Amino acid sequence: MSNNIKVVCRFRPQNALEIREGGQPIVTFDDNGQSVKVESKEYPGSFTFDRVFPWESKQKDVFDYSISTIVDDVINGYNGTVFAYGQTGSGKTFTMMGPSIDDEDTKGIIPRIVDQIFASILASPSTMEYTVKVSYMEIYMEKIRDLLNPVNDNLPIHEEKNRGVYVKGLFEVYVSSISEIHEVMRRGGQSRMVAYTNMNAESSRSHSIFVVTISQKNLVDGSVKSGKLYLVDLAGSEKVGKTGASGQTLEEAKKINKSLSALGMVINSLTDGKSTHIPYRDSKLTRILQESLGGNSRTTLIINCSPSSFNDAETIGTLRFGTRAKSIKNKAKVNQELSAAELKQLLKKAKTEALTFTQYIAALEGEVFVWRQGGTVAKSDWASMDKIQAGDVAAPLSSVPGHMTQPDSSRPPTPATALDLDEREEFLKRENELTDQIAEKEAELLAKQQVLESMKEELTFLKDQDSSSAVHELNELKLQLEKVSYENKEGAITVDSLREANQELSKELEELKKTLMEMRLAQKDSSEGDKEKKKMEKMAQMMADLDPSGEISAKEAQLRETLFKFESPSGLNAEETIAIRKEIAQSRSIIEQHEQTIADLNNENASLTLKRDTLEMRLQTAELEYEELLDKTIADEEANSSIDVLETISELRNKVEAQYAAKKEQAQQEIEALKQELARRNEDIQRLSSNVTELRRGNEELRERMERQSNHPSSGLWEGKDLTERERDMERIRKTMAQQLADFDVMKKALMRDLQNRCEKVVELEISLDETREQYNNVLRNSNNKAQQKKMAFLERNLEQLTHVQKQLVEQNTILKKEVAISERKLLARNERIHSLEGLLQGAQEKLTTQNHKFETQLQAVRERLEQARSQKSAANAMSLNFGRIAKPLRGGAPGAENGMPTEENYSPGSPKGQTPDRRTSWLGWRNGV
Ligand SMILES: Nc1ncnc2c1ncn2[C@@H]1O[C@H](COP(=O)(O)OP(=O)(O)OP(=O)(O)O)[C@@H](O)[C@H]1O
Repeated sequence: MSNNIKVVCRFRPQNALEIREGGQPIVTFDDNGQSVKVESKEYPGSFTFDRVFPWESKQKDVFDYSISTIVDDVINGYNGTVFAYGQTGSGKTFTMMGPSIDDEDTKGIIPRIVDQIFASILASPSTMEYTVKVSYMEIYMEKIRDLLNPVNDNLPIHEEKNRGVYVKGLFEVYVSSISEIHEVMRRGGQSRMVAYTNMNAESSRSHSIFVVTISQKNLVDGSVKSGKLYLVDLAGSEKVGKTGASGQTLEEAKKINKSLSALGMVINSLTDGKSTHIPYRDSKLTRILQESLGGNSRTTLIINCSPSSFNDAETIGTLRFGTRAKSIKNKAKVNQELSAAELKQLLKKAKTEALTFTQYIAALEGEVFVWRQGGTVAKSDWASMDKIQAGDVAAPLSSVPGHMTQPDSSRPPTPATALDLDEREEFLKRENELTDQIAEKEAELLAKQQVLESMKEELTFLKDQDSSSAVHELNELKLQLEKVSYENKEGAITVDSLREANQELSKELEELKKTLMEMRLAQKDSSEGDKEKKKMEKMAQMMADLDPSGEISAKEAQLRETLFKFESPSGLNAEETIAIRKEIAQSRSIIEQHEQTIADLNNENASLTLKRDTLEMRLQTAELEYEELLDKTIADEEANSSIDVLETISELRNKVEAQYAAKKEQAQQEIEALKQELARRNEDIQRLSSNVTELRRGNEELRERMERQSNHPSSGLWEGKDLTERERDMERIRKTMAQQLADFDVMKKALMRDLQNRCEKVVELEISLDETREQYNNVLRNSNNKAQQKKMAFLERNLEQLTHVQKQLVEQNTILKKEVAISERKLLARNERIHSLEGLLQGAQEKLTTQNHKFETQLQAVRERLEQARSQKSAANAMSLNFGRIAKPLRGGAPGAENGMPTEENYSPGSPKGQTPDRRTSWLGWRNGV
């Protein structure tokens, strides 16, 4: 039984954009609830649908009128489709899903359908067993993406005789409650592709299809029915320009519009009354909705419109689309598998029919035979189906003479129209199936060819690139090598010129040395006099330092005076003489002390002399070293090239400077030590002087006493002695004292000499140091001779530049060598890659050939089978085997495991694999599995 598609129209209120843009509502509704008038200047018109819902309509109203009957149909084994069409933002998603699937007032059609399905299942008798499974997909950019398993984003469409059109590999989830189905909807909704356009910030650029399959089994008679419900939310139908889409969104829009225009074409072909071909295959959308449009489905189309003048063109377009779709006729039938009893019944009926037909044929043949023989048959005896059905069978043919049992070709046609239709349908389906397979194979082949092409291209490119880049690289390397060798030559020339300059420089240095030597000699001579003068001055200075107040000299004079006085004695008494003796003894002890001090001083002097000797030796060694170093420098200067000369000179300078500094420091330290020593000596001498002062005072007193005694000659030292004896004693004392003084004098002189010597040495040392300094400065001055300096600087610069250039060249050489090695390695690697690619290509070609071969064989087999079927059909026609055939209904349920049959993932642990789960299974198991 055919039925038209139900088309309902729903308007939404004006949205903020439309109001902002100054849009006005331009639609008015008829009271009958079926018509709408659009009062647009450009697009005026009235449209009538099964129902028109103004913007204030409730979700429940839309559902109750348009959808609830479809749910009953699906539960009764029909296929059903509800799809929403309209421009972006017109309210398609609002209508299908609603703003919230849990809100009683605002939830859309799909949640209400779910509610009703479960309510109906619960209300049905307990002898009925149901399974509900859902799948959710979207078509985006002409690719089918599984919203419940989004990794599958390009699923193929298949068609099988027993299953009809289906998406291969689409995940199907068994659900047993409303909450489970809601969970699936939420998950799928999250995966939906949403892209921004300025029409609607959350505009969906894809077509979404939610599929609910309900299978039911009558546990009493074993009959099975299944219904499939497609709930489709189409992408916006507006023109690309209006959405402001560009770039990738433009591509999207084109593909989305391709699907929608294919939908329009399908609707046109179905409704124009003359098209023989319906272009379902032009898009994925129309292919999936093949059964919904002009096929086995109860279909409702909801067209969603804006009431605003801002969108009048789109609204008119939508309304026209709805009007066209209204006249599509579907042939919905129950998808049922008959039980054994029902099948037996049908068989029995078919057999009876077959018998009736056989009898009718026989009757007709008998009649024809009579007519052919020229006889006549009374009208009342003419064969008719009614008579045969009534059991009033005409005379058997055997009673007719000359009866031929073979059917005559001229007999009237048998009523085989119904069977032909069935067969046609079957063959069409088979053809579709095969076409699908061919398309799939072709797609595979195309993909492989593309891979092959790309590999070939890559290979060619790599070959070209390799060869061209290798040649290029080699050329570059050659150029660089040439450049390097040229630069090397240049460098060699420069080095030669540098060597020449160096030789010149060496000569000049030689001359300079000579001049230096001469200057030194001259300086030595001229400085001899100065030196003596300096020496004397220094000596004087040092002596002045040693006896700053001239005290020692004064003391000496006094002592001498006393001695003189002592040497010419007057008459002394015995006491005085004893006292004098005592004094003399004291003086002796003092002199002994002084002697000791002098001995100490001598010791110190000896150690100082030792030190001085060491110092002198070191000075000599340093001088020798300096000489050697100078000789060596000269020799090196002569021997070495310019680079070495400069380096050696600078090194030499550094060395000489360092040595000079070290020597100077050492000498200064020693001078310092000597000065300290001298200071100590000074202290000692002062101590000595004070002793001498005391001695003088003692002598003074002694003299006074002696003077007193000379006034009183009876008393004194010489009392009781004769004059000769006294004189002898005096003489002895005088001699002893004179001797002591002479000793002291000698000692003092020796000490002074020693000191003088030391001072001289120190002075010499200082002078030698000054000389060394001067010599060094001379060397420096000479080497810093202006012209020389200039030349040296120039040469140094040259040398520096050359060294730099040489360094660069060496570096470049190294880099080039490295690059050459890398290039070689790259070349080798590329060659290997080319070889492997060639191998791969060959492998791929071989595989492709094998696959092509296989495919050809399969195609051949299919063709043969088709041919066989056709020939069987024609044979059957020829043999006029007119037995009744039963058209097999499409089974909605029990798909293969790979097509959504329960798998380990979508089964609960208790449910055996391969069996249909009961109502309590699956979503939780699937959820856990996923
Ligand atoms: N009948 C209605 N009553 C109130 N608001 C509505 C109605 N229809 C749609 N809307 C509001 O209009 C806006 C756009 O609606 P919706 O998203 O359903 O449009 P759409 O046609 O699905 O757009 P798209 O093609 O981009 O998916 C939403 O904010 C929605 O709430």
